[in-house]
Amino acid sequence: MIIMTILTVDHVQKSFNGRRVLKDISFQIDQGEIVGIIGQNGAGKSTLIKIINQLLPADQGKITYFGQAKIDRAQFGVMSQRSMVIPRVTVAEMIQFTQDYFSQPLAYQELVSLSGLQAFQKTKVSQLSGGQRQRLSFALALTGNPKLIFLDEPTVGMDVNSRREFWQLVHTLRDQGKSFVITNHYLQEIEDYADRLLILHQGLIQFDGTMAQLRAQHRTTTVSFVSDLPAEKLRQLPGISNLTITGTKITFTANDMAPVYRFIDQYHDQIQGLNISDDSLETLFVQMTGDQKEEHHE
Ligand SMILES: Nc1ncnc2c1ncn2[C@@H]1O[C@H](COP(=O)(O)OP(=O)(O)OP(=O)(O)O)[C@@H](O)[C@H]1O
Repeated sequence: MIIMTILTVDHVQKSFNGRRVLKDISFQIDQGEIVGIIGQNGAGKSTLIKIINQLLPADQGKITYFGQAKIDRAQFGVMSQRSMVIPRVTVAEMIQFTQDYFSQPLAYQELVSLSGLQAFQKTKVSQLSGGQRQRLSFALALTGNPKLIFLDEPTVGMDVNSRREFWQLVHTLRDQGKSFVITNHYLQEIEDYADRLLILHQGLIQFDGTMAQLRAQHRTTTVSFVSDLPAEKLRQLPGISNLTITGTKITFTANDMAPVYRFIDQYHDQIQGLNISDDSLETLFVQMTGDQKEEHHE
């Protein structure tokens, strides 16, 4: 199968009041992938997504959409916290209004079923719960049958089951060839469900690849156990970082496990609940971005 490139971002730069928020951003999004863009507050994620959607001009660089400079808006859907929903209309009316906007919208029944709001078609949008409203926003983002959908914190307000169903749906749509760009502060969801990660930090894409590639680059392991060994003993362990001691719960990161195994062997009778795991995206992200302060005006 030939994979189609949906979007190419080529050396994009953007400053606000002389402050360079995006210094030099390049990447592409292909058909049928879920890409998570992560970055600290203020890293420039929303700015980048606005530039891609031509809601904000770039200072430098260019973006091509299916190889063209012009964007066909029907091919791109956006679901954001600020998605336009009119509180006084019903779910059915909201979906129908949105369908009217597009020349070839998805069918009404399909949109109702995608949102899981079959039982709420006559309910006023203002009376939906936070999670139901999110699901409606998702269906509205899909109304024009876009190829790429931007999801901004899509599962905020959803309960555990709704989250699972939501991600299953995203994966089904991905398997049908749609692509998703997700910004999310719940890094665990990005780790679990995205195919690829872009880490935006200090105006640059610091990493572009899969979770497995990120782990291979860092080769660190998180170790935790319960023990009342004195803190000084733990601090002597070579090659460990991020040591946290909360009561008797000890957690640290190791990039060489050999001394850790020797230590565990030596104190095995004082160590319980040992857990050794690959680092989570959250841990790797904090390592990559945590100790540097946000940049100031240049
Ligand atoms: N219209 C604007 N005028 C001036 N500065 C802006 C404007 N929009 C964004 N900024 C600044 O650009 C930086 C990046 O903002 P942006 O909203 O893109 O970050 P973000 O990564 O989406 O953050 P968050 O995770 O908090 O949503 C911030 O320092 C912000 O204050």
